[in-house]
Amino acid sequence: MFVLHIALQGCLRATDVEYGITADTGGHIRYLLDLVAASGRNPAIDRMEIVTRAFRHAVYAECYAEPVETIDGTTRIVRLPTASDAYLVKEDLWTEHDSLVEALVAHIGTLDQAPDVMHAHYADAGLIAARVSARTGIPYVFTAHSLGRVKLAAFDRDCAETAGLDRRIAIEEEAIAGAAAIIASSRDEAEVQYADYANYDPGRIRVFSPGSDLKQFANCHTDTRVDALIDRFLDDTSKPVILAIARPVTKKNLAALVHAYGSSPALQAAANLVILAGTRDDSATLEPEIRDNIAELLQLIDRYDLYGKVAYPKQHRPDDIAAVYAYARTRRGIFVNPALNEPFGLTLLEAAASGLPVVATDSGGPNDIVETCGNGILVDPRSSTAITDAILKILDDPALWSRYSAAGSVAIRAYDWDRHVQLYVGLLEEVIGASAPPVAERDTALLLVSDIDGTLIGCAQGVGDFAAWHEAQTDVAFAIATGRSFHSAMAVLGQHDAPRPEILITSVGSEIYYRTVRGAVYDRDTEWDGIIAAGWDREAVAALIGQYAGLTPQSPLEQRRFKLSYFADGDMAAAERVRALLAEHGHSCSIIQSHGRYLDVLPHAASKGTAVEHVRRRLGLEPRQVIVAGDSGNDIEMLRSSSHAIIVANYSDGLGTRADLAHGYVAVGHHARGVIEGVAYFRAAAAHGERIKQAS
Ligand SMILES: O=c1ccn([C@@H]2O[C@H](COP(=O)(O)OP(=O)(O)O[C@H]3O[C@H](CO)[C@@H](O)[C@H](O)[C@H]3O)[C@@H](O)[C@H]2O)c(=O)[nH]1
Ligand SMILES: O=P(O)(O)OC[C@H]1O[C@](O)(CO)[C@@H](O)[C@@H]1O
Repeated sequence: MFVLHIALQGCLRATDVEYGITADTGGHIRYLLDLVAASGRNPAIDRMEIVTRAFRHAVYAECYAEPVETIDGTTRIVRLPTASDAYLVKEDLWTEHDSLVEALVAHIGTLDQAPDVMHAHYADAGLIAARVSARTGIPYVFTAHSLGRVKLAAFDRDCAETAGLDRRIAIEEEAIAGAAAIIASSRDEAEVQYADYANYDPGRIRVFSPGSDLKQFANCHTDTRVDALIDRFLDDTSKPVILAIARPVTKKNLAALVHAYGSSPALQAAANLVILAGTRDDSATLEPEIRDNIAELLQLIDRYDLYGKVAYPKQHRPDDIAAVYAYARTRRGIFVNPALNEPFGLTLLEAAASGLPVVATDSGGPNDIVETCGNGILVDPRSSTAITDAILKILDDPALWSRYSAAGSVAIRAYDWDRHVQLYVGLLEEVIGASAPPVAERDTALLLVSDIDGTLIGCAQGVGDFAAWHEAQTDVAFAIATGRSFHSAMAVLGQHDAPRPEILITSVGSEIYYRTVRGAVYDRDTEWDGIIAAGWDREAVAALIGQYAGLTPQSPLEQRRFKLSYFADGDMAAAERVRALLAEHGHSCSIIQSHGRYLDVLPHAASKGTAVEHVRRRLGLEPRQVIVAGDSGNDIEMLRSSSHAIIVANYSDGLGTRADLAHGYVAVGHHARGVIEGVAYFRAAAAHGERIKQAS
């Protein structure tokens, strides 16, 4: 497979990347070079090009004007000339769109073989890919790395950083609209960061977490030369270290960390502060945003008189970074990322693998990383007190430090480029290849709809049996009906090696997705959206519950367009109370309380059962051709409304003895094995012409 990557901003080269030398030379380059290296290890990808822009600049190296840089036998960087040959900040790249499209179409025309697929990195590359794809027919996938709408929300005011974001958001919309698939780094990105785009379509986004060269960080050692770069600033070099590594741009909010440190005598007594914020030679030649941020850091150090306590080396090489983490770890330090928003956060993976506890912004990807690794504390980046308290909490508690330090090793297993590339190759193959027709166009004998947690999943061996069984069922369409969101469902199915369903009914029946022709992504059932939207006034319902019901909302990830989710904390009267409250104000909603703890409020017409019925009609199936399987409270309504209902042996909430589920088949087998058994039961019953007990 020949993959052509497009990445236009920053100073991109194969080795010795000067991270932070410009505002745009950062994580997307790290990500791309690591992805390309891992792709080269996968036999499915035998050729890669990274297309970028050629430019000349008095201060930056001459290599950025070189038309071709060979990385190895598989991969090369191609720098295309465009209308201007100057270095351009990403905010000005739009001026080159037309010439870039022409240059790329011409370049592809000169190749002995057309790329099979393009992979665009960041907004402008996405737009170029969309336009080149329209001209050449080559499909593309898109990775945003960072989104304009999220940046706009993070600043929440008009300022230099938000100027031009409207244009960027329009560019992103074009990139999103044309992409065969979108690759996101975290669930937060897939479900929260993209959510406000007009072309947002969760089914077209796949979450593949990046890796990092984590082994390098896991085994990191101090280095006397790197130690010296830091030590020369400090009075007491033995103290713990509060470490931050980030491009010196306003969004990274490094000044907030200096403010927190400068205004806390306790922090100053406990630790030194070390800030790596790019490399610079003469500050006067820096880009304005970088120059202003460096100047602000220096002013704050001066204002709080932090001399001897803060180190801010002006130069470092890319391969010094691991030794910097080691410097902090050997002093039982902490890594801090106070960004206003961090779309993902590769530094947090690096810190985790290095054994450094983290204190990180609660906005963006760190949610996923800290939840996965359990290696630190999330804070509101606008709260100096929150930052200070979290750092002191870890510094003052050696047992907590050791627990967080050890937990970071989870990152090495959880964030792995080789595994990423396995999923990535699967996606690209689906994007470029033809595969089975979608379920709607097939001759389907049976639709099997299974709940996930406790039904399909619960026993590893059972899932393995189910996967093998599913493989042989060519006339069975496999669907999921779950309370989880689309991306949460996809993640858990992936983690348990469950087969990928052809249909997903998610968020308790309020969203429906069908796998597409090529199988890479899913199409949302917008007809269903229209049906359940009738009479649903999300804002009004949320306001009423917020004001009168005394319920705590679940995390933003659990809130969907057609689902509001709360904690009911064992308050078994909560559902009735909310129903009465909403009815009093003229809202008729579907209210589902599960495990006593969770309470979901949905449009009146939305539920797992009504969604299954909608899918059945859409596929043109008879009721007898549908089998549903579940285990607990939130499956009751789906099981009740289908005459072919499987209740797995490990059921809860009294499902096996309920009068309204007496028509169901209570399996002897647990979890997925119970599902296989139940399907066999209903098939045998049909073969013998037995009448299935009618659903009540
Ligand atoms: O002075 C510096 C500053 C950064 N780095 C390195 O540069 C990378 C920075 O990556 P990241 O922390 O992810 O931040 P960004 O540069 O902002 O990268 C963007 O792209 C990344 C990849 O998609 C996402 O993880 C980020 O959230 C997104 O903002 C890391 O490897 C750092 O170690 C240095 O080597 N020296
Ligand atoms: O903060 P912003 O404007 O969203 O940009 C994020 C920047 O991060 C990067 O990923 C750094 O490499 C660039 O793509 C981009 O310039």
